[in-house]
Order: sequence, then C-alpha cells, then structure tokens
Amino acid sequence: MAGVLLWVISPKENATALLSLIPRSGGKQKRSSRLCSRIKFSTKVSAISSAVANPARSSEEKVYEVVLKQAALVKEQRKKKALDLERAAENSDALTDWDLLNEAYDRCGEVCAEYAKTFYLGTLLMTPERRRAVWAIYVWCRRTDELVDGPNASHITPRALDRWEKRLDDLYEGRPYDMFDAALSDTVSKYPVDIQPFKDMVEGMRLDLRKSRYNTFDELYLYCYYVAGTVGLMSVPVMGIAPESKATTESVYNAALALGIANQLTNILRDVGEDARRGRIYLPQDELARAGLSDEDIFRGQVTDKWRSFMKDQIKRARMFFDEAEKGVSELNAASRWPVWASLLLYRQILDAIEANDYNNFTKRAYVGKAKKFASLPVAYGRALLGTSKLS
Ligand SMILES: CC(C)=CCC/C(C)=C/CC/C(C)=C/CC/C(C)=C/[C@@H]1[C@@H](COP(=O)(O)OP(=O)(O)O)[C@]1(C)CC/C=C(\C)CC/C=C(\C)CCC=C(C)C
Ligand SMILES: [Mn+2]
Repeated sequence: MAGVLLWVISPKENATALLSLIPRSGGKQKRSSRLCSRIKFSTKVSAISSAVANPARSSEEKVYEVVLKQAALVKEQRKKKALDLERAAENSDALTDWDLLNEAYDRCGEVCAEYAKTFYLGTLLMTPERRRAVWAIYVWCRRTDELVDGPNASHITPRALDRWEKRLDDLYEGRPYDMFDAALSDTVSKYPVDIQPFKDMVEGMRLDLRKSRYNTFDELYLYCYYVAGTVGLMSVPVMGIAPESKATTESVYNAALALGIANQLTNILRDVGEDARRGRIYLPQDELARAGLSDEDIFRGQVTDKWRSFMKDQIKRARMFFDEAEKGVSELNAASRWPVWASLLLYRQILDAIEANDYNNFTKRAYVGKAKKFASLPVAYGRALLGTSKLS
C-alpha cells in the first residue's frame, strides 16, 4: 500500500519524518524472549504505573502486573454486563461524524489487508465491530514499529517517540490527530483496552534506539514483552473471551502474552544474521558465553556444533512459549480463534524451518512456503472449531 505515508512532526528539531508503510523486508530491529520456567506469579496488583517500576523483581513478575491490571479492567467490564456495542455505536453516532469514522476504520482494514493478508482474512470471520477494532490496533502497532524499523528510522529520536506517546495520550482522551488515530480512539472508548500496553510498546521502541545487546534472558523477556507481548494484551479485550470459558481472565491474558513472546523470540532466532549485520545481537550474552560462543562467532556466521546446540535450546524455549499460548486460544470467542490459530501455527513453523536449514540463520532466511501456509489454514480452522478448555 505504497500510498500510505505517516508522519511524526518534530516542532523543535524542525523535521518532518515521513514514515512509509511500504517495506516488509530489509532493515529491521528485532524483538524477542526466554527459558520458560513455569514461574509462580504471586505478584499482587499494585499501584505501579509502569512495568519497570521496581528493578529488584524479575521482568516476568513486572510484566505480570500489567497482565493483572488489564485482566481486572476486563472483569470490571464483564460485571457491567460486558460490551454494549450498540449503545456505544449510538453514542459515537452523536459525537462524531459517522461516515468519517467508518472511512477511518476502512482505511485501517486496507492497511491490514496490505501488510498482513492472512491475518486480515482471519479477521473477516469476526463480528464487524470487533474486526475493525482489531484493524485499528494493528495499524497503530504497525506505525509504531515503523518508527524505528521503517525507511525513516534514522530520523527517529527519543523525543520523536515522546511525541508519539503524547499523541497516544491525546487519542485516549478523545483528541485524535488523524484518521488512523480516530479509529483507535473510538476503539479504546468502546473496549476495555488499557493504555499501558500501548505505552509499553513505545518504551520497546525507545529500547531499540539505545540498546543493541541483552545480558540475560530476563532483559530480553522485558524487551519481548514491550514489542510483542503487548500486542496480545491489546488484542484480547477486543477479540473477547468466550462466554462459556471457565478459564480465569488472568490465565487467558497470560497465554496472550506468551504468544507475543513466542512470536518475538522466533523473529529473533530467524533474523540472527540480518541483525548481526546491523550490529545487533538480541541473544542473551550470558547464554552465549555458557555455550562457548561470543559476538565474534555470530559476526563470523559459521554453523558449528556449538552453534547448533545453542540454537536447539533457544528453539526449545520459544516452543515452550507457543505451548503456553496454545492453552489460551480455545478460551477466546469462537469467531476470534481462527486468526489467532493461523498466526500461531504459521509463526511456529518458522522454528521448524530454522531446523530444516540446519540452524544456518546467518545467511539463510527461514520461511514457511506457500504450500505449508495454505495447508495450515484449514488446520487452524479445525482447531478453532474444537475449543476445548485447557486453562483454569
Ligand atoms: C490474531 C492476531 C495475530 C492479532 C494481532 C493483531 C495485531 C494487533 C498485530 C500487531 C502486530 C504488529 C504490527 C506489532 C508491532 C511490533 C512487531 C512488528 C512485532 C512482531 C510481529 C511479527 O511481525 P513481522 O513478522 O512482520 O515482524 P517484522 O516487522 O518483520 O520484524 C511480532 C513478532 C509480534 C506480534 C505479536 C503478536 C501477533 C501477538 C498476538 C497475540 C494475540 C493476538 C493474543 C492471542 C490470544 C491468546 C489467548 C493466545
Ligand atoms: Mn518490524
């Protein structure tokens, strides 16, 4: 969708960075995750406003506070007899230009169709209200990612990200800057989507500007939460939990978080060579050292037995996050399950492709071929129909 240009105006620096949504390949910063020990989450919901308020706790504990907060919001909403979308639509009708709003959502759908075709098709199974809300979230995430990952990334400064965050605050308060923001502004007024995951995604972009190494998996986990786990937390309030689900809201959010982490870890494992050529190593430094590997080994890009063994562990960990995520998909509203299953199965197969490439993720890009992609779609559909409860 070559025509879509986005901008972040920098009044002080007197620069207008045009952000094109065009490139799907080429330069990119990476997002990732860790060894999934089933941690006992004893953390209480507290008054902290940020996932990083107390550095003494593990990243997983800090992130879980956001999960609990988002889950609490949804529960509150459920108590009030869930979403009265019709009434919300009537209110919007009175307050906004209905046609403009519809057009804004349509444009979000167009962007989504252009950049994430399979996912877009999946959203067509959802109710029209939910579908367009997911599109609006998708577009905001894509634009946010493009700030640090797109063709104009070199113009992006921490201050530009501050302005993007201010814009987010404004749209949450009903003051959108443009059509895409207007669609999201409407979405967050109708669904119980907390602002924190959005703010945390911007924080992830800040991290990408200043950090190119991760000392431990704990550090990487937080990064993965920021740039991908957040997507799960933003999406579930819109996709909805099945009314017949017996799972706790927290456990569904936990699964959604796990899917984001799994996707990002996979993304990192796929792009090791590409990232290294840009001076970036997302793999935990301590784990590399324990495997007898250094940054130089990665820059050299030789597939050795040490590397294979290291990669096997990394892939195992990513799969554990996918397993965790799988338990939650069947708890979603029936119409929302198919796109989630499809994206889970497709992304998970990238790990198989890395294995099939004999762990050469330095010079060979692991990808899922068209035939396998198409074969996954009915499988995803079948799983979406099954919907047995695996969480409590
Ligand atoms: C059904 C579904 C997938 C819904 C999510 C829709 C949505 C709002 C997507 C936004 C994605 C986005 C643009 C994120 C910005 C950051 C980013 C690019 C993250 C990477 C995605 C992969 O994209 P790509 O391969 O294009 O990466 P590059 O830009 O090339 O680097 C990520 C790796 C992560 C995205 C995270 C998800 C899709 C998590 C989705 C989780 C759920 C929908 C929760 C499902 C619920 C349960 C209970 C399991
Ligand atoms: Mn990207």
